[in-house]
Amino acid sequence: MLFQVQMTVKLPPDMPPERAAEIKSTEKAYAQELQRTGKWRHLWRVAGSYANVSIFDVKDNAELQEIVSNLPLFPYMAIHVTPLCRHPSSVRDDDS
Ligand SMILES: O=C(O)CC1=CCC(=O)O1
Repeated sequence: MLFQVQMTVKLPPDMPPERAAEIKSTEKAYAQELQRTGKWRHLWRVAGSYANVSIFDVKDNAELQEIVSNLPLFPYMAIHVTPLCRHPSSVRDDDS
């Protein structure tokens, strides 16, 4: 199942910079590992904001929930999930 997920990051202003750097580094490793497995298909920065738009390819809602809730930045993000399905006019073979 494909999902578009928009994540908007809002770190507390009083978070020590070293702690913020540590969380971001752990987040990066986790996100890159999931991209290598193919579960996190796309990761795009939303220009002009501390937010991303991502495409996940997972088994079901429960798997998406597990992945997203384990993101190190999860406590500091507003997350919006949109379920996707194949468009009948798409010419791509990998849109299912
Ligand atoms: O910077 C972000 O948009 C939050 C994030 C998600 C995966 C990652 O590496 O950073």
